[in-house]
Amino acid sequence: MNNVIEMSHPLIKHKISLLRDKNTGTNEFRKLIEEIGILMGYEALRDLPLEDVEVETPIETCMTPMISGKKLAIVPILRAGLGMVNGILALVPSAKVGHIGLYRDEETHEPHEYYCKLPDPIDQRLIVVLDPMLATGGSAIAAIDFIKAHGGKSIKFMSIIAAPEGVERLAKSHPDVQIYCGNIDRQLNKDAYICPGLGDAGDRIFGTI
Ligand SMILES: O=P(O)(O)OC[C@H]1O[C@H](OP(=O)(O)OP(=O)(O)O)[C@H](O)[C@@H]1O
Ligand SMILES: O=c1cc[nH]c(=O)[nH]1
Ligand SMILES: [Mg+2]
Repeated sequence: MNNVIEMSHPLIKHKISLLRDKNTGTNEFRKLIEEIGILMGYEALRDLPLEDVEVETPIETCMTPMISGKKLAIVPILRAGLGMVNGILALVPSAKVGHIGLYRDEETHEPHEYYCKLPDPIDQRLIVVLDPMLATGGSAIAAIDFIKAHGGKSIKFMSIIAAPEGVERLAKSHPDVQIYCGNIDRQLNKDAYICPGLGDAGDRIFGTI
């Protein structure tokens, strides 16, 4: 699967281990999700296009590179994806933010959509879809199906913890989407939770356990 990149930076691995700890409280958990968002965003955005622009320094006028093209669109999958938004905005403050609301049915594990608002126009933007958890892959696939149906063409997906089953399914369903994972864990359990994982990311970010 050459559209999948697993992070290797020790700071990301360290912070993921802190997230996994069941004794990590809501406040610290939320801070860690945001910090990992920054670190992963730095990796995932390393191919942003540049163009030379003229800038006057105190010494002379020069041509110097700046990010080119239409503004980035960040699309968190609600709720848990919201935790990563500020991390990406710290890197690209001018990014537009769309939202896709999905929840997983507890029995079937199928995603159900309840909200969607994307920045317009979407077709010329690089779109970065955020969700800390990629489990069966159903939510990520549904979100990306939806973005493509609305004209999205250039899409990256970022998750902090992924299950091999979800990575494989997402990579096969959307081979054009670059997938960034903080860590690919061992497997899903019978309830479609990631093992060892970190539990329910949304509940831990928002303190709703
Ligand atoms: O890959 P999947 O099997 O689809 O599972 C992953 C989804 O499950 C979680 O959301 P959840 O339904 O718990 O909603 P929440 O973010 O509101 O807690 C998670 O944040 C993903 O969106
Ligand atoms: O392990 C999992 C699987 C889905 N959603 C979560 O928040 N955690
Ligand atoms: Mg949840």
